[in-house]
Amino acid sequence: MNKKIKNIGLFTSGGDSPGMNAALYGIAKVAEINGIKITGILKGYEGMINGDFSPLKSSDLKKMVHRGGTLLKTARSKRFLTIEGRKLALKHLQENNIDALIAIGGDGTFKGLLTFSEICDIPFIGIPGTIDNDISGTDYTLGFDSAVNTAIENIDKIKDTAESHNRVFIVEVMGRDSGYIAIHSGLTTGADAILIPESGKDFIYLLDKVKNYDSEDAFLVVVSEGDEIGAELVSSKIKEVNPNVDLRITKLGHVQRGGNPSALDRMLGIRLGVEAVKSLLQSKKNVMVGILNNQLHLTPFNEMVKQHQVNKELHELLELFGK
Ligand SMILES: Nc1ncnc2c1ncn2[C@@H]1O[C@H](COP(=O)(O)OP(=O)(O)O)[C@@H](O)[C@H]1O
Ligand SMILES: O=P(O)(O)OC[C@H]1O[C@](O)(COP(=O)(O)O)[C@@H](O)[C@@H]1O
Repeated sequence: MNKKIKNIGLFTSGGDSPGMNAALYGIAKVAEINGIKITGILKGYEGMINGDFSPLKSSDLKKMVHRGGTLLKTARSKRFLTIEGRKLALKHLQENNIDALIAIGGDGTFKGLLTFSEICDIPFIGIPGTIDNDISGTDYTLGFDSAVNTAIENIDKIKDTAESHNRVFIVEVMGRDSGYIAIHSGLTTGADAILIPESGKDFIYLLDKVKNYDSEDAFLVVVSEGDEIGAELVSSKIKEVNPNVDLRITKLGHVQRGGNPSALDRMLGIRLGVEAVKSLLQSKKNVMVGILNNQLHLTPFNEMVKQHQVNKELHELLELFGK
């Protein structure tokens, strides 16, 4: 075991996701047991650039394990995209004697670490935290399960009113370029159509179905947000083929990012957090800790990619239930 690590810097970056605090707790707990100091860096790369560092204790994080959001706050940082920003971040890491970094974020955050590794040679470990579930090297990202549960809870309520009025309802869920939330929440609420950014066929199925829709029942469409689809576009296409429909749109928006993490996300956070510290103690660097087939798994940052495809089985389900 490598005992040289004395002070791990921790930060959360990109969109927050339920389960981030549980991961921070897991990290702090196992670090303390191994006599390693933990330093929190506020607001992701922005805090690193601003020198916003403060010590963390597992006793503080224990109180946050059930809470959504992130105790460390998070941000997207334009300055970190510049070499000047990254040099400033490096200076502050050195001044604070940080000898390893654990980042919780999405693929953008890990790309940032990869770029940072050109000038900073301390070990980095990543934990996948995004509600979008669009990172390879892990079956689930932190926050996805909670976000889907929030979406389902709300869609169930929309169904009650949709069915009472025999209305067409379009519910837009998050995932700029990822359909995982839409597929999971759409299938499990019995949606009549599910539209995701990764597929083109689902539009054809929707229009085929809706052109014969006779307002004798509710018609539920779950669609991912995004430039190429989104609720407005779907609404105008439906009206083109069936102009008389009584249609309403609900955008679930940021409500999907908040709330207490599900049991699954809390456990995932703790497991990934503990494994991140263990990986550092085993001299691992520049890897993301994930879960594949319920086993902990490490993926090098340079092999980790944003997933632009949902897996084959989900695609088949989408086709089956889209018809
Ligand atoms: N190629 C890159 N080089 C340096 N920093 C990057 C790069 N890509 C992303 N980042 C940093 O990572 C931050 C988080 O990325 P973002 O895509 O917003 O969220 P996420 O990590 O959730 O995907 C960005 O705001 C930026 O500061
Ligand atoms: O909070 P913002 O900046 O409006 O971002 C919204 C986006 O963040 C997400 O919730 C999560 O994105 P990341 O976790 O990849 O940053 C997307 O689903 C959504 O499109």
